[in-house]
Amino acid sequence: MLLEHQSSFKVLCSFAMAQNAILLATAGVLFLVYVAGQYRRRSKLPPGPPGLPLLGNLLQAPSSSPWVKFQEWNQQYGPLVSVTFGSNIVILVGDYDMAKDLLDKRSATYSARPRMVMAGELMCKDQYMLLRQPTERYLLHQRLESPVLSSRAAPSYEPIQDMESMVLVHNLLRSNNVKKYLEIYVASVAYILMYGFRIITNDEWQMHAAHEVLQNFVNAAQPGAWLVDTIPALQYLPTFLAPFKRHAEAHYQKTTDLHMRNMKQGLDSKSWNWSKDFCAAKEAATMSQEEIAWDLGVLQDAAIETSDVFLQIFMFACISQPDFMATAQKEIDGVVGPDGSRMPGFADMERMPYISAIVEELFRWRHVMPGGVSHASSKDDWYNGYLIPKGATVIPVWKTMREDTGRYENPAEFRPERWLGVKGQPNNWGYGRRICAGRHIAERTVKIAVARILWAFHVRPADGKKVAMDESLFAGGFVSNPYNLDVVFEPRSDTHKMVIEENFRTAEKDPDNIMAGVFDSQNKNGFKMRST
Ligand code: HEM
Repeated sequence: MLLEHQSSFKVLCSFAMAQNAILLATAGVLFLVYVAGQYRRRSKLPPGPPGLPLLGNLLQAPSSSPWVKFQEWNQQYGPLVSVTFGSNIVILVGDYDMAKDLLDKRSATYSARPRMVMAGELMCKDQYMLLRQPTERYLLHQRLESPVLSSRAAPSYEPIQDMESMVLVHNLLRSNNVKKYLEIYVASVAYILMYGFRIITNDEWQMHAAHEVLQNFVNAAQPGAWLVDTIPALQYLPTFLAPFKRHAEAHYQKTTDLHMRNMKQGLDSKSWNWSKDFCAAKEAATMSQEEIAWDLGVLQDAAIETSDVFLQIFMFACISQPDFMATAQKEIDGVVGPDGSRMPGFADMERMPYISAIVEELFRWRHVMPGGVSHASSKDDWYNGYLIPKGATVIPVWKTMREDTGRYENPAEFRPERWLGVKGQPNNWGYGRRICAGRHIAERTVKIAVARILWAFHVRPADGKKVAMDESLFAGGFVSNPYNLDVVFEPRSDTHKMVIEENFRTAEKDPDNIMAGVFDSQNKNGFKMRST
């Protein structure tokens, strides 16, 4: 009996073992098929540097100024390069036409953004427009924002940029603290539009709070800053095991508080502004107040940081390769008169092609985001025989494109003449459905400031020595500004000085009155606003 049991037990065991062996063998075969499949897919990717197992090229790309390495890879492997960072496949596009083919012409495939679990999903609860995935909700927010950002609306805001750029040159007459006054300039334009009030000292509580939350956000967005970006499932741990969730929540609350208080001030102000317009829009009907406030707050971030850095780069060009300034001043004097008795304004812009060429060359010489802005593919795609897999991050490497010696003679030289009578670059503002929503406004903000600074001053390096362009002088983050700007502003004549003082004294600086004028001009031009 015992023997009988033992033998049937043995049969059962050997049956179970055989079953396990079959299961194991099947799993092994499936794994091999998977690995082979992955290998075959990988072999169809664009070329790129060899990497380590599992880590890929992670250890080869620095998190600071990664565009330097990206450019090296483009130069070594060609305009289309693939690298892997952990499990993430990244395609580096270093050619204008290829970037246009993919990100503009196939925009439907490349409008997604790479996932940012900590910065985008947890800290901003998916409300950061730049990071939103292209869902119906994203399109609704785009429809909410686009009327006030459109090419039709942008000219109506010129009185704000006119007043604030005049205040900027007045400030620079008194102080060489150019970083402070550029920030005040661009911030004030944005705050008037969105909330109806000015930024005057940079010591306003809103500016302090905005700096704090932006810094926190930027830190979190650094690759590798938080483990949850590599292992998204960690977000489902209870908070006591995942303290990063507390940090994320605190950021969200602080940012929401700032945006809500700003929006309230906008709603309470006398004249029309974007807070009022957004809240009255039909698109806002299904949105919470917080959601609308976040849209405004993100627009304000997007507007200030970028335009500020753009103008800082302009200042850097002035002290690095100053020869262009004389040509610009000759053009300006030819339009407004050589005696300095009139400041250039928006009405003069069409007759100042060299000023436009300076703006274009700034975008080429040193883009605000030299490493480009990442898109992501939402399905497998084929381009020039290469596979760009679903979920890959696609980065237009602007540094590579803009320093292409096949296209630009001496790309290191700041030479606005390149753009006289020539069509500008195709992608200063990004691509396809994700193109910069504020470009019509931003272009005016930077152009009038460039024209007026050059009309008003000889801009010189403080120690009299030209500063050579060098990567180490620029910040290595997403938006890359020069660290130091030791600049001296020397008025071009006593008349220039007097005109700046006089314009400052007599200018209308009350934001309510200026916005009432904006409202009237929009009405006159048949532009339908959504609130009064
Ligand atoms: C010189 C100043 C500026 C520069 C260089 C700039 C550049 C850019 C770039 C390169 C992008 C990404 C495009 C892409 O992903 O392909 C972008 C996105 C964006 N910009 Fe700007 N920008 C500037 C000013 C502004 C201003 C003034 C506003 C608003 C008033 C604004 C609002 C936005 C928004 C909302 C997005 C996100 C679009 C989306 O993902 O759907 N920007 N900008």
